[in-house]
This record gives sequence, structure tokens and C-alpha cells, in this order.
Amino acid sequence: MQQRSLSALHHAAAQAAPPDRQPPIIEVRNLNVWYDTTHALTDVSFDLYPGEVLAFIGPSGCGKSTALRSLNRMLDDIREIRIEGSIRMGGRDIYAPDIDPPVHRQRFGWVAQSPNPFPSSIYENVAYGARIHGLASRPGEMDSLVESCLRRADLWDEVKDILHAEAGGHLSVGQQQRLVIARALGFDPEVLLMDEPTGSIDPIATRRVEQLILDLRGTHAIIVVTHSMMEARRIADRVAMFYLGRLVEIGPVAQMFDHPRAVQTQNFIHGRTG
Ligand SMILES: Nc1ncnc2c1ncn2[C@@H]1O[C@H](COP(=O)(O)OP(=O)(O)OP(=O)(O)O)[C@@H](O)[C@H]1O
Repeated sequence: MQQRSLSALHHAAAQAAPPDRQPPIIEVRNLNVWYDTTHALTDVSFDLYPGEVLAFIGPSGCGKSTALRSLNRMLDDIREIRIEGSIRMGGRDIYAPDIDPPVHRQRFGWVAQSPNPFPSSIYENVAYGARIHGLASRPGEMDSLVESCLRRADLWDEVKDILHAEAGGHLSVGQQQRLVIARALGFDPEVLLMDEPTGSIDPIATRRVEQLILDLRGTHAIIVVTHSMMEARRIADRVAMFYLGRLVEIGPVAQMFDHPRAVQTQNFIHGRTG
């Protein structure tokens, strides 16, 4: 990836860091993304810190998903994509030629808006990641790992008697979303990326997924794209506001909602745009 000169945004991204944090797990600087002639992201810079929940907000089409997908290199396969700038994880450029995208992707769990369990049993859905990464080799280890992931996803009690008998796709939509989160945990990821994880589930299922995000916070860095301001308030440590492909403001959740600085943030959280 081409390295662009660091601008004032570099300084702004660092300033938005909470004072008591460890070094960032991901550093994004002057990220620009084009889909053919569509300039989807312009000079986006931010840091992601270990154990935090960072919410991406902003009107439809402002680049939230593109920013999310750039981190785990999900954009790679799109024709006519062009990416410039710098994304560093653990100090290394994730777009360097010696980075293997599938190996890089293993550092992330991915949760999409519509739950997409594999067409296999509940058990196999969760075991899949651990199996391909060789995370459970001793007898009984896989059972423990599957149970642990399902417990952490707050799903164990509902499925423990149907682990092998029932397909993941036969659960309710809210349960499926928790199953997808359990599956993501089976990969033992460092970062969880969630693109509107509550966008297709009902309010009760939403609160369970939100509680799950709060429970996973601390052990995982989590980025959540959300269209719900209430949700961002409930779950985020920090909020990043996107507008027309630019990250216009990033900061602690209270500051962003109670004292937003950018006029775009003020308009958006008061429902005047988006
Ligand atoms: N695969 C693609 N091919 C071409 N253009 C794309 C593609 N994906 C996104 N775009 C364009 O890039 C811009 C940013 O889209 P993106 O999906 O990142 O925004 P978003 O903020 O996540 O939107 P939403 O909230 O509606 O999901 C938009 O103009 C969109 O039309």
C-alpha cells in the first residue's frame, strides 16, 4: 500500500486516544479507498485500542462498512478497488506484500447484519474455526472449546441439548446471531468487526447481543457499525462519525453525544441528516 504523508489527522487520531490506554492494536492513517471512480473514503485516520468498543456512525453510504472491511482485507477481491494510505496492526503494514490475506483475516472475527450460520450442526458451526486453526487437538478439547464459546455468546443453555441434532440455521434469528458470534470466538480473534450486528433482529435479541458485546469488551477490541444512536450510547467506549467518506470526529461516547464538535455530528445525532 502506498504510504502517504501523515497529516494533521494523524495528530487528531492520537489526540482522541483515552489517556490511560495501551498502545493501539490498529493504526489507520490517511486511508483512501476508491471503487472504480467512487472515492468512498478520504484521508481516514483513527486508532483502535485493545479492549475497547469503537462505534462507527454516520449516514447511509458515508463509508462505514468500507472502513471496516479495509481492516481485515475483505475489500481485496473487489474489482476496480484502489486502496491508499497506511493500516498498521502490531506495528506492521497489513497491506505489505509479505502479508498473506487469509492468515491476516484469521486475526478478526466477522459478524454481519444478517446471521449466516453454516449449513451444519450448531456444534460444527462453532468447531469450524478451531478445527482449521488447529486450536483443539487433545481429546475433549474441542467439546470444551465449543461449550466455552457458546457460553461466552450467551447461547449455551438454549442449545446444549441439541448441539449435534440441530442445524445452526434452524435457530431463531437472534439465536443465529449469537451463534455467529460464538463461531467468531472459535477463531480466537484479536479483533471483532461487526457490521450492524443488531440490524436484523428484534429488540429483545438486540439487547442480548448488546450485552454480549459489553461482556466481550476488555478481552477483545470491537468495532461496531450501527445506525442506532441509542445503541452506540449503550455499548461504545468511543464513537467515530463518518460523513461523505471522511471521518469528521472521533472521541469518547459522552463527548460525542453531549458535546459534539463537528457540525455534521451535531446534525446527525439530532436527526437532521441521515
Ligand atoms: N462493492 C462496491 N462497489 C462499488 N461501490 C461501492 C461498493 N461498496 C460500497 N460502495 C460505495 O462506496 C460508498 C461507501 O459505501 P459503504 O457501504 O462503505 O457506506 P456505509 O456508510 O457502510 O453505508 P450503509 O450505512 O448504507 O451500509 C457508497 O457510495 C457506496 O455506494
